[in-house]
Amino acid sequence: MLNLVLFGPPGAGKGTQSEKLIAKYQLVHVSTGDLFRAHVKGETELGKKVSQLLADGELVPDAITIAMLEEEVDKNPDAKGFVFDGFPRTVPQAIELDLFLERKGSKIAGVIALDVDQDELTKRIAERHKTSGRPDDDAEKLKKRISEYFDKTIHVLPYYEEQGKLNKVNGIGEIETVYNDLCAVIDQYKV
Ligand SMILES: Nc1ncnc2c1ncn2[C@@H]1O[C@H](COP(=O)(O)OP(=O)(O)O)[C@@H](O)[C@H]1O
Repeated sequence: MLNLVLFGPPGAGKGTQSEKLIAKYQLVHVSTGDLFRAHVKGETELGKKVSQLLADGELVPDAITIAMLEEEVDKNPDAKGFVFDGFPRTVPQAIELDLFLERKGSKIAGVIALDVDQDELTKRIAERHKTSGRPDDDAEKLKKRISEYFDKTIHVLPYYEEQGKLNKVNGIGEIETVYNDLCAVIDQYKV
């Protein structure tokens, strides 16, 4: 299995690049943000629990997020691998993901961090807000999401760096250029 983590702050382009990568490598895209939004839209029990947290730009508790992620992976027993997008966002999530994959005789092949500076992120999300319909894309909620990223999520990087699994790719530039850079890194995982 080829399991990848696409890592980066809000607005880094994880969703866009994940879609392209799953097509090329025939992987399954698991975006915890998309899954939570689908639960909110479908008004499921889980959706009701998390809708306020999402709207406020706060992280959902680890136990809930991990359970949902594992369920999604288990729904795809024939997958050639997964692109994890927006997960793990905390060190406990990263540890649980390793243990979960280990139980399946699998592992993370590599983690690619999309590098995008703060000014560019703010610009991109302001642009996206015009069409996304996402309540967490406005200026105040965005601030909260960025602070969650720097408080909690950034610590996931050294976790993977210690395992020798971390790669960085410049996330600024044409979508195709970023994509080609990602593919170059992923092709190294395959050999
Ligand atoms: N791994 C996670 N742990 C906790 N909360 C999460 C996780 N993934 C998504 N969420 C929730 O969903 C929201 C949107 O996530 P996502 O679509 O990945 O955001 P972005 O577009 O900012 O990368 C987050 O602000 C958070 O409330």
